[in-house]
Amino acid sequence: MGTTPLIKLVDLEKKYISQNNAVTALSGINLDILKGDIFGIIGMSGAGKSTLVRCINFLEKPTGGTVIIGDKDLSLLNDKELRSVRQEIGMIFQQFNLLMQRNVEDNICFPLEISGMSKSEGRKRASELLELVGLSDKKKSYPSQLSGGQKQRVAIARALATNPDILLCDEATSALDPTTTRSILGLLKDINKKLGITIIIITHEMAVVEEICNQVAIIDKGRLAETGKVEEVFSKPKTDAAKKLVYHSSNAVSEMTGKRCIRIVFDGKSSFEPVIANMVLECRAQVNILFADTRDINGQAFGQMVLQLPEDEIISDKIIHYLKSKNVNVEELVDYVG
Ligand SMILES: Nc1ncnc2c1ncn2[C@@H]1O[C@H](COP(=O)(O)OP(=O)(O)OP(=O)(O)O)[C@@H](O)[C@H]1O
Repeated sequence: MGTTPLIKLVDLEKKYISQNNAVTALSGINLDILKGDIFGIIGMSGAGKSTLVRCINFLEKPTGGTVIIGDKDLSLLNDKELRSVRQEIGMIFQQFNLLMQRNVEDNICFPLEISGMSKSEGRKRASELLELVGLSDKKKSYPSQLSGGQKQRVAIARALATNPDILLCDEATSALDPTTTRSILGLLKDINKKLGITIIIITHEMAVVEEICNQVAIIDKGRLAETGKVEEVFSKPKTDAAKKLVYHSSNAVSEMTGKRCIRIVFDGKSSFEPVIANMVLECRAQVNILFADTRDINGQAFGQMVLQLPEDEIISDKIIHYLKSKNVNVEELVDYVG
């Protein structure tokens, strides 16, 4: 990863103005995306994600601020120059957007034909790309003969055909089942490594961000709520928007009752068992484990656990104090429930 941003969003603002009202879909968005990043942009429905994707490549003109890609300020470019910048940005979508009347090979060749490449060269490039996405045997198939995961692989091959520096993925796995999602995310990771392409993942699912991204930005009601390394946001979410997304991804919420609950997070260097066992002995208190799991974020193992504390405030405080004294990352979930 480099240190100078490849993409810079500067004070980005988008207002939709109609006859009698104005909706501010985005405002004050400042973000630096470095070359080689797999950058997740996450938010709940209506947060402004789709607007943001369209603004990144100026398919939608922002009403304030700008986007800088490399050394180009997109707000200063004419339509022709914008088209050429967009050639450097591949895109994939939730609905794949393949041409149904063309076979796989011709779908991939389509952007190459537009860019003026000869048919034979285009076919050669399509073969290389199909190998990269693991679909060499489907060259002559039509989209209707493919599964969702295979369609998305074709869409990825097509998006990469013109050798873009950036790949924008707009809810690219939202229509896929969990196993297929995982394999597509694996492919994107592979492409990022092999080709050095910077990838932006727009999603409403924290699990997608955890699986593949190194950086994340959380968009809430059109504003940037929080941004940072995925492992930091996962282990210490600061804002309500981040907390909601992180806790939601662990399905813990529905299992909680009205009592005091805490979430504790361990990194790979420590483990739950001795700390919890010693805490029970030391504080002479039982806790209820509502939820526990471990996950791999950027190659580092993280464990998280949601504990329901006893009714007795003094004992609860003692437990929290004990855990903190053992350098465990403890967070109360009081306001979050009900
Ligand atoms: N063309 C438009 N005209 C007016 N308002 C719009 C337009 N497009 C989006 N909005 C509004 O802007 C806000 C952000 O919408 P956007 O579609 O970007 O959110 P989102 O995070 O992508 O949501 P979802 O995940 O549900 O698609 C919403 O309040 C939406 O109603």
